[in-house]
Amino acid sequence: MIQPRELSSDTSPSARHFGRLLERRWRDGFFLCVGLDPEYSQIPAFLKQGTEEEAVEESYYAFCRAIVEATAESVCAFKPNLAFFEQAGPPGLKALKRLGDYLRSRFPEIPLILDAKRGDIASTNKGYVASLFDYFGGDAVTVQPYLGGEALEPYLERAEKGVFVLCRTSNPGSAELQMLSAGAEGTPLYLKVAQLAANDWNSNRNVGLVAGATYPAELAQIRAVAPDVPLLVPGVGAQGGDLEAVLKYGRDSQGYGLVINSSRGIIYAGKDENFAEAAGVAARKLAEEIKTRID
Ligand SMILES: O=C(O)c1cc(=O)[nH]c(=O)n1[C@@H]1O[C@H](COP(=O)(O)O)[C@@H](O)[C@H]1O
Repeated sequence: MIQPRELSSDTSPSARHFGRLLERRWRDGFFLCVGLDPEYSQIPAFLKQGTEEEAVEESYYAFCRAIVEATAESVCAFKPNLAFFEQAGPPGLKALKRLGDYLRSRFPEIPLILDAKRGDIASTNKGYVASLFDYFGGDAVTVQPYLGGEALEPYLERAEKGVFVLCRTSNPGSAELQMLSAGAEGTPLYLKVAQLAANDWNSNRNVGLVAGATYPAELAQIRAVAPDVPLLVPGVGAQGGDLEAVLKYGRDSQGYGLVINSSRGIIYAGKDENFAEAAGVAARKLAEEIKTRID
């Protein structure tokens, strides 16, 4: 478990602490993370005004902002995936920056996880850190572990930020590398990653792991070797993951520890003028389902 500390009333970016924000949301009973993965073709037409460039920036921003407003009461975190913003070029990135600024000022109690799945040599990772934490204002990021803990140091040394390391991902082909034997005892690679990340890489107590809801048996194994790190669990909803098993096997030693993501299942719950209202209903329903099973 990320160590609880006194919450500060100062909400400036430098005063924010991912672990404390998340802990507070868990204690208030929130475990759902809404993934903000906007596709231009799926954004309702009435949000697309002006020239194409204006329409992209404004509609991305207005769409995500409306989803945030409709679902904030149900979530422990929001998780924009950068791919969806990057694919739109500068207007998409401007929208992401505005969204982060808006979230921090309007909902300062809710942490922002930037799903970027970054990872490079350490000197290059410094650039990603400057971008994701300092420019876009993320409270946490997703990173891949292939270059090792030394390379991840620029993220890890930011004790106030969360670093979610990909461990057992939700996609169908994830076993190809993640299930390879990584040691004399036949420990699979994903468990080796879990052990390293939760211990050797976690001197600032700011590491989390990504474990897909589509592989609940492995999620249970991860929890066994990493009893107290936050698990970011995508794969419920559109990917058909097993929510019940996630809640049964994924909680930490205090009964918290889960950041359960749903993106498409929430943001595209409705169409046209009613999209935000429908997203709010879908988020409330899923959050309630989680809460009922956790209590
Ligand atoms: O890191 C992630 O969030 C992630 C890891 C993983 O193993 N699987 C996975 O689906 N994700 C992300 O979680 C989101 C899932 O979206 P939905 O399937 O629409 O709920 C997408 O943004 C994915 O990129």
